[in-house]
Formats: sequence, structure tokens, C-alpha cells
Amino acid sequence: MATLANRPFVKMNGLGNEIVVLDLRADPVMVPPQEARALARPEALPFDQIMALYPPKRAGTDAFVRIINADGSEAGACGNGTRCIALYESVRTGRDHLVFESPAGLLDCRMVPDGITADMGAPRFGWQEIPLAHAVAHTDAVDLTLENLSSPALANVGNPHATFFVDEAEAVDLARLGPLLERHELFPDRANIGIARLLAPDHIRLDVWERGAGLTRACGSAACAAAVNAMRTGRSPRADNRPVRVSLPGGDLFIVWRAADDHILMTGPAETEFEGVLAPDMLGLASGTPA
Ligand SMILES: N[C@@H](CCC[C@H](N)C(=O)O)C(=O)O
Repeated sequence: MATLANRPFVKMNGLGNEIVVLDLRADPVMVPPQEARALARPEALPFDQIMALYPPKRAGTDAFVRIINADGSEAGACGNGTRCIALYESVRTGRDHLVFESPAGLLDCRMVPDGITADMGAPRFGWQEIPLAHAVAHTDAVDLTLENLSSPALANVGNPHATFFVDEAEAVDLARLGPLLERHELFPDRANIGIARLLAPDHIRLDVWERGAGLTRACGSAACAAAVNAMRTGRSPRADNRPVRVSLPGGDLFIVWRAADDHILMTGPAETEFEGVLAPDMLGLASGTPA
């Protein structure tokens, strides 16, 4: 039976977004969703995402990465996790340019003085691309209201996001409304929910309810979505030499939406916390489970 039992892990974080890195390149095994859910328990190794590294499928890439949420579901993108695996691979190889492939495309990462810059690719805004359950004419202010939240701007940045721009973020009960919006009938694949408040045209305060993980201290892809949604709705300026700063509970990310190729560049830190081995009981298995 495929199991993660006895596999080594590295616990990392990107602005407090809790990431477990599993380097499975030497002996690949798919991550069983039930083991992921068990591992996420507070008494095991609580995490928001697992970044599981597999042998590269494409020449010139370091690894193929699968992203597993705390609820066992799989995601196409994870900005904070991408910076974590870039740091992991940079420390391992001594290189400062790393390229990963995720189910959503290539992730080109560079170590820079301020942390790591990850190229998150080009955002998509078509209703089928988000995806939505039915056609809408525009995705920059969609007809969706829940209590004091309305008219989100949507983006797919490898995963689906709804950004609600508000005047007072404090007035939003995201812990209660997040789960309802994540599973709103408009979003057949569910969605990540961002509550954004403009502190200045180039500075956004953002709180996020993550699909499959709930309230987190930071979400890199949500920061990318909030920044491009702010730029495309005229709330924020779009300039290659002037990033938009996105302040999350865990800290700041800096986002550029590059004119030449429409790609989003996200810059921020990543941190290694500790390493260990996944004991069977952490995965909800009886001890003595063979690897
Ligand atoms: N924490 C992430 C996003 C992880 C995936 C997301 N929850 C989803 O299911 O789409 C980030 O930093 O981007």
C-alpha cells in the first residue's frame, strides 16, 4: 500500500503559511488524501499545504510539484509554498535559479536580496477559466453578494480566487463567511476568498480564507490575485518598476504584473523550521506500518 510512513519531511513557512516539503524524487509515492488530513491534525504536524516534489517531467526543471491542501484536496498553485521549495532546493544545490513545474505550469524562481522572486505565470480572467458555474460578461465585478460582501473581482492564477474589495476589513467575519463563499454555487471547483482593503494605491491589506485550508496567515497566490485585480480595476497602478505591496497577517509580499509577457512576479521570504521523519501515528496509521 502506498504510504508516506517513514518518509523524511522539512517543515517550512512562507510568511506563516505552514508548508511541509516532501522530497519524493528518489522514491515517488502519491500523497494519500487521508494521510494528508491526518497529518494536518493539531497533534500531528499541522500544515496548510504539502509541497510534494517528484522527478521532473520536463527537461530544464528541478522537480514536478504536487500541492496538497490540509483537507487532502489538490491545488494548481501555491505562492508561499513555491518560495519554500525554491529555498529548499537552493540550499540543497547551491544554485540561485530554480525551475519547478506544477499542474498549472512552470514556476521560475530566483533567490534575490529580499527573499525569493517566483514567476507565477499569467493570470486568466475568463469565466470558464476561473472556473464559474455559468457565463458572466465580466469577471472584474461579479454579481455575487453575501451579507456585507459583494461584487468580487475574480482571477485564476493557477488556482481560483475571488477578491472582495472593502472599506473596512474589520467588519468582515471571514471565519464565518469564508466557508460559505469557498463553496458558493458559482464556484464549481470552490475558490480562495480574499478580503482586500486599499491602504494606498500601491498598498493592499489582505486577509484570506483558503480553499482546503481555511484562514491562513498568508496566501501568495491570493496576494497575486488581489494585486492584479486591483490593477485591472484601476484601483492600483500597474508598473514593472513599482511593485504593489500586499500586507497579510504574516507579513508583506511585493507583486509586479509584468507588461512584456503578462506574468506575475511575487517576491517575499521563506523560512526553514525543522526536519523530521513522518511517523505512522502522525499519518493516522498504526505504528509498525511498513514503508
Ligand atoms: N497557500 C497558497 C495557496 C494554496 C492552494 C489553495 N488553498 C488552493 O486550493 O487553491 C499560496 O500561498 O498561494
